[in-house]
Amino acid sequence: MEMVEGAWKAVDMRVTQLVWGLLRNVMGVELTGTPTTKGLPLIDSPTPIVVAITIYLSCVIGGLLWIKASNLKPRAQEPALLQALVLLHNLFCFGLSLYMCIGIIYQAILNRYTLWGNSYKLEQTEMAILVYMFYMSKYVEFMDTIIMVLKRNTRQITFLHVYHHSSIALIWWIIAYHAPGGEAYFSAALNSGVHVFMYLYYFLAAVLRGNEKVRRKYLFWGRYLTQLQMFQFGLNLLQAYYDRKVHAPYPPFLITILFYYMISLLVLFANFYVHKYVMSSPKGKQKTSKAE
Ligand SMILES: CC(C)(COP(=O)(O)OP(=O)(O)OC[C@H]1O[C@@H](n2cnc3c(N)ncnc32)[C@H](O)[C@@H]1OP(=O)(O)O)[C@@H](O)C(=O)NCCC(=O)NCCSC(=O)CC(=O)O
Repeated sequence: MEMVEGAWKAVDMRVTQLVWGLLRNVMGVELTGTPTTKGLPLIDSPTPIVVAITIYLSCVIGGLLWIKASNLKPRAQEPALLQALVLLHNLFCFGLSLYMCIGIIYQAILNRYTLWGNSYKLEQTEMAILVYMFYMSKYVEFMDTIIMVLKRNTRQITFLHVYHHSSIALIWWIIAYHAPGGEAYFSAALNSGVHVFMYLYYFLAAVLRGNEKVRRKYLFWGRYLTQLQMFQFGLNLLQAYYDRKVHAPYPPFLITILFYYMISLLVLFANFYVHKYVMSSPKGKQKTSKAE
């Protein structure tokens, strides 16, 4: 036990030095932490989230290698345990997202937030706890990719997906550690709202698996969901632009991260949208074959 504790302390020191150094040299910032979330599980140092992301990436790479080496294909009939896991995970994420979305909007109203340009205040403890909860939900969302691996759905394990899941977790640790409130409320509420629909979509996709005709009939709105996600990134980008222009009272480096991160997601999602809905549509396929 002492050995494990000693090893953890050594890793913690190294990782903290690395993250602190990166933030100082790349962004010119010193993270101070805030008493509101101090002492809560997995928040006081960057090590837990960095270790979690490392384990996550190892599982994804290991999973992909295993699928490729064993030449595994998605199964027509999946094991009952996997089906149950997928349904439970989506139901849980659906409920949690709904709770966080409503909770954050309620706290924003109580604290008289405006749409954009809000500062983080120490006394807004309930808002901070909800933002912390949003950060914790990123650990749960790693399960999305584990589900893709277990389902052998390599088509879903894209750069977009893995980049999103690993980077967003680190970003929300920084926010929950440094400024869990103010302008962060907007992304957290909006993204939780979008995730209510996303996890409902994934839940229905899992329930209706095996009957493609029915599934297509009830999941026709997948395309609109992707549009909603892109609209969300567009709104966040506008928010970052606005906050930079008016010098909003929120840590400027977090606004800069938001700005560039949203551009990257918009580009990746636009590429996903074109491939999934435009190029694979009958018209899109015709166009591509004519061009060939
Ligand atoms: C419609 C989308 C929500 C999802 O697009 P997909 O191409 O993944 O959709 P799909 O129709 O193939 O999904 C159906 C398959 O997903 C399986 N499935 C069920 N639950 C799942 C879960 N929790 N995570 C991953 N896959 C899951 C179903 O069983 C089914 O598998 P089978 O076919 O075998 O039966 C899209 O808009 C999107 O987000 N695409 C980007 C890809 C992505 O990774 N998105 C999520 C993270 S990004 C994100 O979250 C952005 C944000 O914050 O808004």
